[in-house]
Amino acid sequence: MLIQTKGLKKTFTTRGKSVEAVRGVDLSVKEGEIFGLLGTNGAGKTTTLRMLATLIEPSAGEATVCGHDLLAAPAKVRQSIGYVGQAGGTWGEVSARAELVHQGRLYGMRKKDAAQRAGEVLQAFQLADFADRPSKTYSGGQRRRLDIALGIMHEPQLLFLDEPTTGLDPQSRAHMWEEVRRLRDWGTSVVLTTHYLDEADALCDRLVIVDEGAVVIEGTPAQLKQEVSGDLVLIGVNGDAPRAEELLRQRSFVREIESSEPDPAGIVTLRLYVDEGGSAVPLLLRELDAADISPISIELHRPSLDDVFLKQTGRSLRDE
Ligand SMILES: Nc1ncnc2c1ncn2[C@@H]1O[C@H](COP(=O)(O)OP(=O)(O)OP(=O)(O)O)[C@@H](O)[C@H]1O
Repeated sequence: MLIQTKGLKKTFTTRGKSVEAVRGVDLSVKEGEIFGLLGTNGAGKTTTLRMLATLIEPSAGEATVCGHDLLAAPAKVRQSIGYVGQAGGTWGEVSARAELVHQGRLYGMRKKDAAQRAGEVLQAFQLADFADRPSKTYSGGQRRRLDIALGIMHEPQLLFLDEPTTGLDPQSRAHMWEEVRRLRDWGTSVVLTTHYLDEADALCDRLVIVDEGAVVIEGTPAQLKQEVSGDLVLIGVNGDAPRAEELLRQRSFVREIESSEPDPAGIVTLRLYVDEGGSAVPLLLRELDAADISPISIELHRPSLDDVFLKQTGRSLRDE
């Protein structure tokens, strides 16, 4: 395991008031994966990330990061990781190349090596064309790519990204997802936070949903969605609805079946909750065909991560 935490906690005390930002988080992150912490604002994602990146000390609990004990050997952890905070850093007079070389030097690289690595990183993140312009002239997406380039200058084994695409337009977000996938392909593991459902779904190999300082569920996006209720199949039938319902109810892979009132054209929609829609649809069609029932329509719906979030926390992430 690249990261293993047990009972990680953080309580902030300001002016006599204390906030339990993280209430005991257990995480296991594997080497080579993109791992996500999904949650609303204030859920404790950033605090968790900052603890794992040695930026703040946990109030309780233990963790190993890249094979090093977080509390006993924070300097070793720091050498193995990169950390990119939330957007909003300074956009200065300094060029991307100069920032990268400076970063490399901070990590103990020799001037020549830092310059060479900066050149490679600028190419990789498509920053080379304007590498010598002051970074204040960059677009939001370009600045964010530079932030990540800075985070990987010293070739860390693991990169922490706090909300990598917040504030970016859809095209820059898609672009950023590509960059993050490429990091994984190069062998850098990535742990990121997000409050975007689509980002967690599209980008993460595995994720946890964090709510009120605790992990509520963990798994691959597909597993989490499976957890909700399996898939939903909608079948429109005309006239034969009671018979179709009776017939399909008996199939073992149908967890639940409900039927709508007939619409003005007399079509009844049967809602079937099944374990796995892809394999259920052909079986359902065969079953109906054998009983001489011809459906008018058939649709397959997959639950979204928002359905998972709703089930686990009682709130919708879309409402936030
Ligand atoms: N330095 C601090 N002092 C006091 N309270 C803090 C501090 N940092 C965070 N908190 C509180 O801890 C809780 C969790 O914050 P955290 O930033 O970890 O959440 P988050 O899930 O990352 O949300 P966001 O996406 O808004 O950063 C919040 O209630 C926040 O106000």
